[in-house]
Amino acid sequence: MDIRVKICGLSRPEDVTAAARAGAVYGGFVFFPKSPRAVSADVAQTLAVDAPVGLAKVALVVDADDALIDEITTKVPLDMLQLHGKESPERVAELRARTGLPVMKAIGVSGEDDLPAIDVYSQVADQLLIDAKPPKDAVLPGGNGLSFDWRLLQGRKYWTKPWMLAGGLTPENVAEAVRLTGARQVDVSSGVESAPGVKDAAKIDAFVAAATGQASVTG
Ligand SMILES: O=C(O)c1ccccc1NCC(=O)[C@H](O)[C@H](O)COP(=O)(O)O
Repeated sequence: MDIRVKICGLSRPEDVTAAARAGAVYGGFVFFPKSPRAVSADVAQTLAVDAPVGLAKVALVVDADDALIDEITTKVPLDMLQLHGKESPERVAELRARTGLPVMKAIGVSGEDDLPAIDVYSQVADQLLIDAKPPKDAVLPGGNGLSFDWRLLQGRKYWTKPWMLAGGLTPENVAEAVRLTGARQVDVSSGVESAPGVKDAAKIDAFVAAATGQASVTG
């Protein structure tokens, strides 16, 4: 099966190179100041301009106001906007119209009760990111290395919009996560780091190889 991988939280040129070289389809830039992976619009601009052709560039924002959205979309060549806060369906539609970009809405899941939101946001978003719900006291709404019970998604492969599985994925568990959920796209951040915010090229390579079932580019 053709599995598409997103590596989130790229903050250095070597991270972008490692993601593209390993065969990732998407690279994410985090615009959330409290994140160890946060980048400014100026840094993201350089990373995105220099990114290899073929790596789709995704801006991750959390309840961003219009001023931040305008700054990012003016400076950074982007292929998609990822909304990782409490954005309403109306705000998703508004940002889609304002930016002209496809929008992916993150949905936090910890139990059955969280699943109806997937149908709601399917009406307005271009893609969905089904992620682990963060703990109540978490500083970050994502990128916490936590997974949820993947069995919740079993038999639920046919939402009307493309979706990605995220949350606590690693080179060791991603193949099982794909098998259980039927995900065709996966997203990872802390599972391919050697320390918070520091991407590890060997782990990126191992993750993409494990997710796609293809040989690792570094052997
Ligand atoms: O990664 C961050 O620092 C971050 C900060 C604020 C909102 C979302 C964030 N990350 C979201 C992602 O797209 C992650 O890839 C996703 O939550 C999975 O993270 P992980 O469990 O660390 O693989």
